[in-house]
Amino acid sequence: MTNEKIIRDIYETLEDRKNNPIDSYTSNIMKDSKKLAEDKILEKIGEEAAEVIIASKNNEKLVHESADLIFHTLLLLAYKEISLDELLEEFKRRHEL
Ligand SMILES: N=c1c2ncn([C@@H]3O[C@H](COP(=O)(O)OP(=O)(O)OP(=O)(O)O)[C@@H](O)[C@H]3O)c2ncn1[C@@H]1O[C@H](COP(=O)(O)O)[C@@H](O)[C@H]1O
Repeated sequence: MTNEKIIRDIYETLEDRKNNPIDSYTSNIMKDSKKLAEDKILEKIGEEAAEVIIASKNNEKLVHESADLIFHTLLLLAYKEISLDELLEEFKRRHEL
């Protein structure tokens, strides 16, 4: 798989994990009652953001922690049933300004 396609492939997996739950990390975090699932994802985003800050200040594991933060943000968007194209369109609109 090319680097360009990986985000789309992961996003499709997240949508599938929500719509066809299995026993996995992402299905389980999205499975609880709606409010609780959202709160759990938001809590992870808060943790991962703090880990990015620490990684940057310490100059270690910044790529790893950034991937965790971006991944959990994508997980939130997939959970909220926002399409990946909507996110990409937002970036495109800003880039074309
Ligand atoms: N990219 C990821 C991904 N990144 C992080 N994580 C999980 O998110 C959690 C992060 O929590 P923590 O930071 O607390 O993890 P940790 O292991 O304590 O600490 P770190 O070393 O990660 O900082 C871990 O359980 C990771 O396994 C991910 N889980 C899944 N994916 C993708 O999501 C897809 C679906 O995943 P499953 O639901 O597991 O099939 C997979 O195919 C992957 O592509």
